[in-house]
Amino acid sequence: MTKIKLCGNFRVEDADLLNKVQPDMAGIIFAPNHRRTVNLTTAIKIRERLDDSIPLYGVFVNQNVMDMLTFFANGLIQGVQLHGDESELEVALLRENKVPVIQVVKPQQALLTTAADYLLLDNSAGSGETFDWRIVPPKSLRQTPLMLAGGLTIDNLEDAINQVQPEWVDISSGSEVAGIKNLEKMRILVDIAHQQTAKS
Ligand SMILES: O=C(O)c1ccccc1N[C@@H]1O[C@H](COP(=O)(O)O)[C@@H](O)[C@H]1O
Repeated sequence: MTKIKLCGNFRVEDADLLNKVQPDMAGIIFAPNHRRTVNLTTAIKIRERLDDSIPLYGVFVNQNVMDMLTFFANGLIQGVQLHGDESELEVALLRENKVPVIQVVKPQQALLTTAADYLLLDNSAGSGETFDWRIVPPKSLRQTPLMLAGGLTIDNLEDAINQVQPEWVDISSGSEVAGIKNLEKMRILVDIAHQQTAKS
């Protein structure tokens, strides 16, 4: 089984869809000026409506670590995704405060030494673009659990899992139709990930 994070939830009712399909993690975008950016009020409502069993991660791009710590301490988020050029110092500060961290790196950097809990490989930020999965180093060399992101869809997810053998996949655009979360696609994505044991 490969674990799955469904990201870019920006409507309060997206929490209802997530509860129906039960991904292993959900994400909301706190980075400003993106199509899926949520304000604090919406974020609170999504967390309130989301099943307690589904951890909600906040996606940040070069933002204030103190805000992340406050959101975490208040139970609004259960972890952070650092999607910019955040330093290892910031990762260490978050980890010292027990905040689970997903650090986003370029696809070639899957072997980076980090204090983060997960390394997420992505070439863009929620744009639905894939990259050449052949450049990802083999699982046997990797030390940190890997999350694969970038343009994953119901049509390529199985291939991606077999080729890259990630512990997790993370999907935003591929779970939408016309920019809105789609229950059917979300269900298929979760089913594919959970049925898929990467062939080694
Ligand atoms: O989804 C966004 O709008 C977003 C904005 C800013 C930073 C990251 C964002 N999303 C992350 O991008 C990847 C890939 O998404 P996609 O499936 O290709 O659309 C994923 O990690 C999202 O969490």
